[in-house]
Amino acid sequence: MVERRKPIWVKDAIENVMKYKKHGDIELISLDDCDGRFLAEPLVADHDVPPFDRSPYDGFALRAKDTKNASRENPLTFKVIDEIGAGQVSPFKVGNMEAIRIMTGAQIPKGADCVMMLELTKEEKGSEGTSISIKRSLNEGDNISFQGEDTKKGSPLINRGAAINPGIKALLATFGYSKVKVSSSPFIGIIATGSELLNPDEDLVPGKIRNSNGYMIESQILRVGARYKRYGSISDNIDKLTEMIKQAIDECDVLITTGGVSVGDYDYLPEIYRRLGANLLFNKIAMRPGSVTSCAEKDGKLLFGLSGNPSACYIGFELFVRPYIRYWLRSEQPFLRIISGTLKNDFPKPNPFSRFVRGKIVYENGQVFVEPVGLDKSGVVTSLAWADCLIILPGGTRGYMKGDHVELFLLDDQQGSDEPWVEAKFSKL
Ligand SMILES: Nc1nc2c(c(=O)[nH]1)N[C@H]1C(S)=C(S)[C@@H](COP(=O)(O)OP(=O)(O)OC[C@H]3O[C@@H](n4cnc5c(N)ncnc54)[C@H](O)[C@@H]3O)O[C@H]1N2
Ligand code: MOO
Ligand SMILES: [Mg+2]
Repeated sequence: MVERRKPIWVKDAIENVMKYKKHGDIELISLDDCDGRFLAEPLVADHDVPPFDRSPYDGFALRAKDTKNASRENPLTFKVIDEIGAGQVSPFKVGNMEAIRIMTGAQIPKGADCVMMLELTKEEKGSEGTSISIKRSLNEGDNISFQGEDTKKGSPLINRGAAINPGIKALLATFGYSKVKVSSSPFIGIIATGSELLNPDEDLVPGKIRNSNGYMIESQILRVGARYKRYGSISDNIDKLTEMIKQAIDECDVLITTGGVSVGDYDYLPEIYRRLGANLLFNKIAMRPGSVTSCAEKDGKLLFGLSGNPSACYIGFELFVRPYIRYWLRSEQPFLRIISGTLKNDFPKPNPFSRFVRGKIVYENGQVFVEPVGLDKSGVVTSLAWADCLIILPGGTRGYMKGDHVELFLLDDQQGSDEPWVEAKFSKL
């Protein structure tokens, strides 16, 4: 008699996984090596930016009140008392009808309260030094970049757990982080199971296919910011597989297997979880594809049993493994980010359970549309290469039509969401 499994909601499966969430250690690394790593603590401005009032133009720093009567008919002359470039600070104070020649980025000298651009001045060099004439007035504060206008000391800038991108790296440099505290990434073992699996460098022979899931999962792991160890593909031999899994649990923080989780004669993962004395969190989820996605816990470590079907495997990773990893990396938004869009095509097949359809986002007239890509079967691999989102079609009795508003999980996203997706429960489990 084939075992009957009790499905659970996607939301509950995510919750069950996240019961075992933990933060990784903190590492101090060089700013040079921090790209793509994750901030272990929030980034707060520890000084004003800019740190002093400065000139945004090449020009002359002077006092606005001295320019009040300047006009085309009444040009006014100012004595130039000093010249400074960025990085220099003038020792002089700008006084009545005086100016200091100043370049972009230089600190505004004492006494001055505005800057006249070079193009609006006429310079004259005489025996008593240099002077400029101007034909228009300025107000106090004109053409000054004020201290703290970019950000003030104490302002929170970036959340803990954010993926370090070029902009964040610029901030780290701005605030003097030559060393950066980042979260250490979890080390994830990957075992592809199946006697039909060949390596990519092997020729096809009847009945066999190449192992694509192993490589796909490696790439998904790197995309979310973790590290992996490849244990290769193992044929469906329960003893060998059990040994390999034991070794991987010892060596890694998390284990991902692909294949062998359904009810077939050679689907050994359920029996292996029993042999290991692992605590089964779930082995059936009310979703398609990926309904047989399983997860077990052994000594606080999670063993994700992703489906062998490529699309089911991919989706199982994004929905359940991703948030676990992102939390480990201290993200405050570990879940998949969701946006709304409009369906471009009919999807008439009704589903009792939530369906996640591989989709591609199209922007038209400033609106987000989405179209399903490729064949919507869980064994399909090609559509994964074309998808940049998963179209969420909640379970129910009806299909979906062109023009329907739908939600989408973004796949190539670094921002994430602080809440997991929660399905509307149209049907009973
Ligand atoms: N009687 C039933 N049969 C099946 C059920 C069910 O409920 N009752 N569930 C189906 C669903 S849904 C899925 S999904 C699959 C899950 O299969 P397994 O996780 O047990 O995976 P396998 O049997 O090992 O392989 C399934 C399929 O995927 C191919 N595969 C496996 N590994 C890889 C890999 N590394 N790279 C590429 N492709 C891989 C494998 O060749 C099979 O075609 O079970 C259904 N059956
Ligand atoms: O888990 Mo299967 O992928 O539902 O098709
Ligand atoms: Mg199977």
